[in-house]
Amino acid sequence: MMDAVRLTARDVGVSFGGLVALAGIDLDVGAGEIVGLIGSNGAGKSTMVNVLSGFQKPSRGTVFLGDVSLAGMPPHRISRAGIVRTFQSVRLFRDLTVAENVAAAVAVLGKGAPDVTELLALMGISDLKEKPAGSLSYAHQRRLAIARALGLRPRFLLLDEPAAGMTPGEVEELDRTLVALRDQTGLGLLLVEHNMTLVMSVCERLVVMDGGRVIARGTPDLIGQDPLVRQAYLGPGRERARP
Ligand SMILES: Nc1ncnc2c1ncn2[C@@H]1O[C@H](COP(=O)(O)OP(=O)(O)OP(=O)(O)O)[C@@H](O)[C@H]1O
Repeated sequence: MMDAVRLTARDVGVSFGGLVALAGIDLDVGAGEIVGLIGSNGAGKSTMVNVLSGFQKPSRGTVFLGDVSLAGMPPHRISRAGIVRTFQSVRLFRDLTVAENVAAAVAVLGKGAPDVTELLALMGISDLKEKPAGSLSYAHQRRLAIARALGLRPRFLLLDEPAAGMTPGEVEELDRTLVALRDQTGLGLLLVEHNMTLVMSVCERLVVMDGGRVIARGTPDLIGQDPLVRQAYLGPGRERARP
């Protein structure tokens, strides 16, 4: 079982020239928790994931793992510390097999690394292990990307739009997989996602961003009823689409 270290961001700000992408964000993810980070295009979600994973240096504020500040740490040190992310665009070795892709990720840790077979089983892609990664369906490639990330034995996994391009059936399967993953490993998940069906069903807590700020926080039920969120993000079209 994992210890109960939290991933915490305090007052994180990022500016690109004159554009304020993040205007002082506080964010918490606990061990074993699934938190959704949602918001309209350009809200700052990916920038926040980039800061949490060390790919973007904040202009102010700090990220902590437990009480250790991650300020100034490069991405590879942050991933060794236990914060691992996936990308919107899937990055795989397309000519290597599924198993080889995961083995390459596992090799980074060496001693104490997780077992490739177990990771494939966890992500439900065991029967694809001999297939070249480039031949997989988009949904399976996304699962493989998560298996690779798990190869680094994260305490916190940041998933940037894992359901993008998936069919409703594939999203439902991903939903079950993510919950099982959390239950079996105790890791904390931060999910950046536009698919509201997945977000509403899998997340225990949501953080809603708009224009580089947090405009709401709470359970999916509360957030779904928040007038500010409906106006800024869910919109009339999406409201109609909600069950
Ligand atoms: N490297 C960069 N240089 C300049 N501006 C950037 C850079 N990265 C992001 N931005 C800008 O920062 C703002 C936040 O972008 P970000 O990608 O974090 O939003 P997002 O919420 O992830 O959007 P999406 O849902 O479309 O992925 C946008 O206005 C974007 O154009």
